[in-house]
Amino acid sequence: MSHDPDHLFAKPLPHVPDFVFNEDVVRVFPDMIKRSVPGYPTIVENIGVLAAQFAQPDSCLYDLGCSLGAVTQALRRHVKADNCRVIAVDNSAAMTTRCNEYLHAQDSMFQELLPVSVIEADILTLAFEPASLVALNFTLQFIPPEQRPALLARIRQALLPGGALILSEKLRFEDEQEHALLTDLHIAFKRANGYSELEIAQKRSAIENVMKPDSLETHRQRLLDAGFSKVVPWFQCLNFASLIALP
Ligand SMILES: Nc1ncnc2c1ncn2[C@@H]1O[C@H](C[S@+](CC[C@H]([NH3+])C(=O)[O-])CC(=O)[O-])[C@@H](O)[C@H]1O
Ligand SMILES: O=C(O)C(=O)Cc1ccccc1
Repeated sequence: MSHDPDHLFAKPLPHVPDFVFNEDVVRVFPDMIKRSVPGYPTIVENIGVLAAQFAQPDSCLYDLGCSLGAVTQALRRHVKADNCRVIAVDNSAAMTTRCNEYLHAQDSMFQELLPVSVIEADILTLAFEPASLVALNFTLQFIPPEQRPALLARIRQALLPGGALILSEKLRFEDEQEHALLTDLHIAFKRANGYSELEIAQKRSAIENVMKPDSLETHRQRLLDAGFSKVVPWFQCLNFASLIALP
């Protein structure tokens, strides 16, 4: 289980292909996400803390777009409710394979962890069981925008009273000046974490066709339209935020 430093975009590429969650990305993913997403470690750990407040006995906790299972591990560290299980889902086989290895390592280090199933599946077609907590930690932004409302409505349908959806996303800003400032500050964050101008530029063109951030206003209205009753932002660092949506 090696995790390497992220140099995926360090050399000039004649053509920058669209970003995909393949084996090359899996190898560097922990380093990449920590150096690219301001607040990521804080968000992941605190999803565990928040989840402990919403988790209901005898229910499922979903980690949708689980990648290597960072959120699943946080859920297993914090949630104490009886008879809960975690369902971690990702449609990248490279991710789920490595995610299982990390979770087995967690199993061997701690006792009485919540049981977890890692499923290789598309969250757009997965049937959800009754859930008290659903985490979409930087996953919705990779779902085609026209599919987002139906996915959120299905999550809302699966949520039990007293449960919650935790939605973390990169944000776009409707005010042009605010958007430009926070984008520049995010680039400064990446530079401070050792990425070169070339790495930053090539990564930007790799993700621009596959990752489509929305504004906070769009998120809020779409969640309300999907049947959520309340949307509460609990974290923002630069242009990355996390929201609690209540059923
Ligand atoms: N339709 C889909 N079905 C299932 N998985 C999908 C789909 N589309 C994309 N994914 C998966 O969603 C994940 C998004 S990364 C999440 C980080 C993680 N949550 C973390 O807290 O470390 C975010 C990022 O890299 O910025 C990838 O693993 C995709 O394969
Ligand atoms: O790198 C970026 O600019 C991002 O917005 C976040 C990101 C992190 C990891 C994979 C894809 C996108």
